[in-house]
Amino acid sequence: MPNVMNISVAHIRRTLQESYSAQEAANLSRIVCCEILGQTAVDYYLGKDIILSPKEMQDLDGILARLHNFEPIQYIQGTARFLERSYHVAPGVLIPRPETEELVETMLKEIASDARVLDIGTGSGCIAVSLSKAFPDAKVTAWDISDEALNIARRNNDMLGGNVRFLRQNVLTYTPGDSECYDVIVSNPPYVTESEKQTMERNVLDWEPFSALFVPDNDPLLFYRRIAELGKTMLAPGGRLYFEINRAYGEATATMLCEQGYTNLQVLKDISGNDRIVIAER
Ligand SMILES: C[S@@+](CC[C@H](N)C(=O)[O-])C[C@H]1O[C@@H](n2cnc3c(N)ncnc32)[C@H](O)[C@@H]1O
Repeated sequence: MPNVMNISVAHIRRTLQESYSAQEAANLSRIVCCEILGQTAVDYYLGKDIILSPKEMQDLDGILARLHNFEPIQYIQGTARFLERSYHVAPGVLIPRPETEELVETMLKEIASDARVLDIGTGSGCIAVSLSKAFPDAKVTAWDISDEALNIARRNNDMLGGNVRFLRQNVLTYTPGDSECYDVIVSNPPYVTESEKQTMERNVLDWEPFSALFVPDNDPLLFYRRIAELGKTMLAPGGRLYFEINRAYGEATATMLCEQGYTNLQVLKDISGNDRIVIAER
């Protein structure tokens, strides 16, 4: 074979260790070798060399340069896994997180299969599409303020065969119509406070959309309060709110919802033991 080059797994891992911890470099090199370059898992763990054409070598250099620039691997691959499905992602949209999978798993156990559901701040569409796929009789509507996110969410819905209606809406300024009624409103809105920026990794801060992440320090419950207000007219009696929250604000979110007249409050912890999900009934 003319002009082929041998590249070792150890070389890729060593290169990545210039920018990442040993553990992160190992994870990333496995993804690069197995998922991008097509090496089998057995060959990867045996440390076998990968044979690349000059073009493939050039592509690999490009990928490693992007990783050194802390671009998330999901943006490089163009996909992220969420509850066993692959979603298209790009820098205009938040990469779905495992905590959000826990939120959807909770909902899958609790909501009626023909529920009218509104997902506020749908991003990649991961929550809305998962619910629509699990419950074909549900009527799922999803809002986002970002056209870029909505385009990606629509593409995911089409690609995965969901049946979600997507609308561009700003939840902070939205005025509900008389006939609008949902059984469930779910939201994973922006909830990271500005002061938490200092604790965040570069792959999030430099790459993921600020409008998907941050709320002002002086109003961390901004989105939850607004959605709760809307819920008082848009939720059917007995209808439920499902929120993913900043772990620091479980009690504050529950108190705010109580003050707004919601009942049966639950604050659930995620797999790491942090307050992460709040559920309330109208
Ligand atoms: C934390 S992301 C969640 C994305 C997705 N639901 C998920 O769980 O991966 C928050 C989303 O809310 C959207 N958003 C921000 N401000 C909004 C607003 N005022 N009205 C509607 N959506 C908004 C962002 O564009 C972003 O897609």
